Amino acid sequence: ASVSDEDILKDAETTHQVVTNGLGTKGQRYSPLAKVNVDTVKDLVPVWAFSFGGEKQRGQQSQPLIHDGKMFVTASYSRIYALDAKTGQKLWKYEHRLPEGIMPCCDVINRGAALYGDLVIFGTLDAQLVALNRDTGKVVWREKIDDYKAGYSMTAAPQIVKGMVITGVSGGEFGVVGRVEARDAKTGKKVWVRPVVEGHMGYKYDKDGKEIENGISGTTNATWPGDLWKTGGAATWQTAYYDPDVNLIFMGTGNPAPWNSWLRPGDNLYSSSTVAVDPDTGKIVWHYQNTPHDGWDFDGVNEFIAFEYKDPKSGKLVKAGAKADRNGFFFVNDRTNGKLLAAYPFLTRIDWAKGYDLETGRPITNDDKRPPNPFAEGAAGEGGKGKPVFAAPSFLGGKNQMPMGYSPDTGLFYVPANEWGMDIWNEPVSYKRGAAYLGAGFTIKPLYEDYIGAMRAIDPVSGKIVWEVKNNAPLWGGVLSTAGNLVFYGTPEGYLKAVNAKTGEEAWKFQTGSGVIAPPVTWEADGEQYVAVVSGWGGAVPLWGGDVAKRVNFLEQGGTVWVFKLHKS
Ligand SMILES: O=C(O)c1cc(C(=O)O)c2c(n1)C(=O)C(=O)c1cc(C(=O)O)[nH]c1-2
Ligand SMILES: [Ca+2]
Repeated sequence: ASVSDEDILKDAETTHQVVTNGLGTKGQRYSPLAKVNVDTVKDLVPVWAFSFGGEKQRGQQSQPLIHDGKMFVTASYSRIYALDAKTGQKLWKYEHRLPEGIMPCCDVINRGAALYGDLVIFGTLDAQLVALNRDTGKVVWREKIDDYKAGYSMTAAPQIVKGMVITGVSGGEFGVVGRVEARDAKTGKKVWVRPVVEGHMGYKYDKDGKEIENGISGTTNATWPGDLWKTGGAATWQTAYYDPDVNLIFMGTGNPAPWNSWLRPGDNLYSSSTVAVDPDTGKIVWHYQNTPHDGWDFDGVNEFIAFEYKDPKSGKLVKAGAKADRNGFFFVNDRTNGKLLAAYPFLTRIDWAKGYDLETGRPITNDDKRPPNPFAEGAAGEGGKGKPVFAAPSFLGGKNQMPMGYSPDTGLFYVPANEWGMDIWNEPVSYKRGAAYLGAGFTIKPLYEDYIGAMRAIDPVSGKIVWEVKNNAPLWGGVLSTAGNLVFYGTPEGYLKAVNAKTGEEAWKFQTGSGVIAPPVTWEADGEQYVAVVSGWGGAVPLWGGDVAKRVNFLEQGGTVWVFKLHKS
């Protein structure tokens, strides 16, 4: 059994397998399955559970893939397992040998694999891409993406587009240079590389991996002062999504480096942006910068998800895309050209900007909420430290790595949001290879007593929040929506929940034994619908959450795949 281009392009409609990250390359995370629905979900019970074992129980963010009776699921510390999807029996595992000096910023996580032909492909924390035989788990090819000693790592799931494996890199907190990279999925050889920091040239490669043309424009480095573009960040640390209709790859780009924005006056393109890349050439067709001159680590890597809606005024169908940005705004762009159509707040409090000017596409900023300039006369305290400012959302964002879901039935997006703020200040920093490159300090603070997380259903046409379900701890897991009028999502408190997609009313929940910070999936086998999610608390919150981390320090670590189906009575 082998995964074809057709399998990948049809993944959103196909119910017997899940062969892409996002349940379809557009990443809507919607399944047409409806056997498990608002009425039957009360009978959903566990079928099997599988422990990743060992002492390596850290944050588990993997989206499982299902193909030909097998589940492929990655785990913390760059591990991957093949399991029998019916019974949970282990078929093989691959543990990548990691060197001592890896530098992931935010826990030793991995968000999943890609399938192509008879290969299972995933990225590792030492910035390699590994392709294994799906039946044996043996390495077929392995490519170094970049140097882990310079701060490069990989946490995202790759996406397959036109026979190429599309990846990015992590390392924005170390001054790496973000890029979108396309490799021949069968061989691992480079096809093209498109850096996403202005000034860097892109390259194409011939069949032997030789650079044949450097015509993928570097543009200028006009939006960066001096040499800062050389270590400009904009890490592409999340999965790319692909819409065959417009033939574009959508990739989010992370924070500009360093965090201290006073060192880099200018927009700092293409950081904290969505870039739309032509898969055939590697060229950036359009870009939209969600946070120009980001000074809060707003890291616009959040997924840009294609969808259609009828324009209420003209009645015309709009080819749009939506992104719930870490900066607190829910963006709707024309996905053919990037034009900003709307930017709605999805949080109760956003300090850094009042909103967006739809004419220019730019934010209307509150400049007193940018961490004050430590280099201004008399501004700096001890060690050159600037004055702190309180700003919401916190740098961990209105939404972080956890992917939202969309339902074409309800026309709503389901966004795992978080409400919190931070004290943030700037200080001097200079680039040192392989060292943290922030020039900022911070303490995250809760805003409300009773909740940080809130699952919010957002109407992308009106911007209205149709319903919400508050959650005490910050939500950190992705979403699955189904034709059964259900939205599934996990909580750090350990629950996998199913709520009514129209109302948010709770329909079912199950305690998995550790925090859920991964997205669920569903598929069908022998006429029965299965639901799976990985459980295992970790990620950035316990590491960087400040007062919030203290609030949730009762949560236990873990590492288990849970699989459910309806109990037959
Ligand atoms: O700039 C980057 O390269 C980068 C990478 C990652 C990552 O690879 O997980 C995170 C972040 N930034 C980041 O800012 C962040 O808040 C974050 C949270 C998480 C997580 O898995 O919980 N990863 C990352
Ligand atoms: Ca970052």
